[in-house]
Amino acid sequence: MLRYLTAGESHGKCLMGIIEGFPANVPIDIEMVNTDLRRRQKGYGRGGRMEIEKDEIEILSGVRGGKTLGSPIAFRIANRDYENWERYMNPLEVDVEGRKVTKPRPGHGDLAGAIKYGFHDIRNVLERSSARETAVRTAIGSIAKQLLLIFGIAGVSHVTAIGGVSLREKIEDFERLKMAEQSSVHCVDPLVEQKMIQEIERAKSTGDSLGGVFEIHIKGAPVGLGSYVHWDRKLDARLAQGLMSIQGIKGIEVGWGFVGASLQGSQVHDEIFYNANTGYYRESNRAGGIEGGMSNGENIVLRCAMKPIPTLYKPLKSVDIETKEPFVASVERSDTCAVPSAAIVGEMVALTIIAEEFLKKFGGDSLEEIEERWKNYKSI
Ligand SMILES: Cc1cc2nc3c(=O)[nH]c(=O)nc-3n(C[C@H](O)[C@H](O)[C@H](O)COP(=O)(O)O)c2cc1C
Ligand SMILES: C=C(O[C@@H]1CC(C(=O)O)=C[C@@H](OP(=O)(O)O)[C@H]1O)C(=O)O
Repeated sequence: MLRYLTAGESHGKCLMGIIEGFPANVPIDIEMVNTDLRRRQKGYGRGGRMEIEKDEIEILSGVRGGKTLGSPIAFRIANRDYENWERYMNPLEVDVEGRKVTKPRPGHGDLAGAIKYGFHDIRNVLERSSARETAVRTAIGSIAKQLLLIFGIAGVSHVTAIGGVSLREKIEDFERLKMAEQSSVHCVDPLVEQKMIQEIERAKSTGDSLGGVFEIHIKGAPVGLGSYVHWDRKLDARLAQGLMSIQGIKGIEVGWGFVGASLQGSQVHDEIFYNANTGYYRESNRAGGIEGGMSNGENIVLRCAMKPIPTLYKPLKSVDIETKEPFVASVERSDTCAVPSAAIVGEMVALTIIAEEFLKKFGGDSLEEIEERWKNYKSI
């Protein structure tokens, strides 16, 4: 079973990850991981922090000579900003009054987190509730992706809406979706991209923030990842949990999820056909590649809605937790819009879950064992 843990505070020394259950003999390309880390950092609408950080993975265990050993893969990603924060973030001794936060930001975990853990300094909450943690999940997804690519399973993401600007066209073509990589907002259409940039600029100039929508497409997943036999093994449920756990994500849709709800069955379900050479196939993919909690062999299509960033330069009303007096919320340095970055995180989180399910179905101790089981998997 593939599992992982992440650790690290946003302005602490570093972020860390441990992946356990990853098979042996899988070649790992560190440059590919660093490329995915850079993809996550980019995106129009990010704030000053991304100018400081240059995320790179340092593998500490579980990989030897470029191949996995089957032992836990431990790694770290340094926080360059730590040198500016050591005084406030040192694990042993800190300036407790400096950088203290007492005015919770509506929309962030500040108030609920402080009450839950009994903190009088919200910094103790925000350091870990911050989406800085998504750098680790991106690195884990990038390692998982390298296993999946060996079997022809690949993912892509693109942004379909930022604030009120959205891409009207539904794009299924995987190669075309990859064009999003060229865009500063991770959107395939250059005209929509321009409008999205203007929308971000407008929000920024008024001290406001924006959310949006992104899509993830995964091709090459075999029939039968996940299972219908138990609720916590359903692939759509597992993907929804993983994606919903990304900071700021508030809605998940599989295939035509919300659109389908207002249509009739005959307009939604994908008819089944058979070809003697290639087997079963569909002429449509409104199910988004998942039926009955299992992949059905079509592309997996997921859509995520991200709420606007909570930290506002034009802050909302809040209450000081020390004095209980009304105040406006604290202003931390912040992104205006992080939907393009969240799309990369979503892609990586989804690939991690696909890899977990792939290993449940085809897993073995080594790549060779998996290849054997993969080769022997037959359709009825
Ligand atoms: C890549 C990324 C960057 C983010 N950047 C910021 C930010 O700069 N400021 C902020 O207040 N929230 C930011 N967020 C969103 C918050 O982390 C998130 O809204 C918060 O943790 C509350 O969690 P929830 O929205 O899931 O309830 C970011 C989210 C992501 C995925
Ligand atoms: C550090 C990252 O994102 C951060 C996520 C975040 C938040 O509140 O979630 C707040 C900001 O942190 P800071 O106040 O240090 O600028 C973002 O920059 C990152 O994505 O690597």
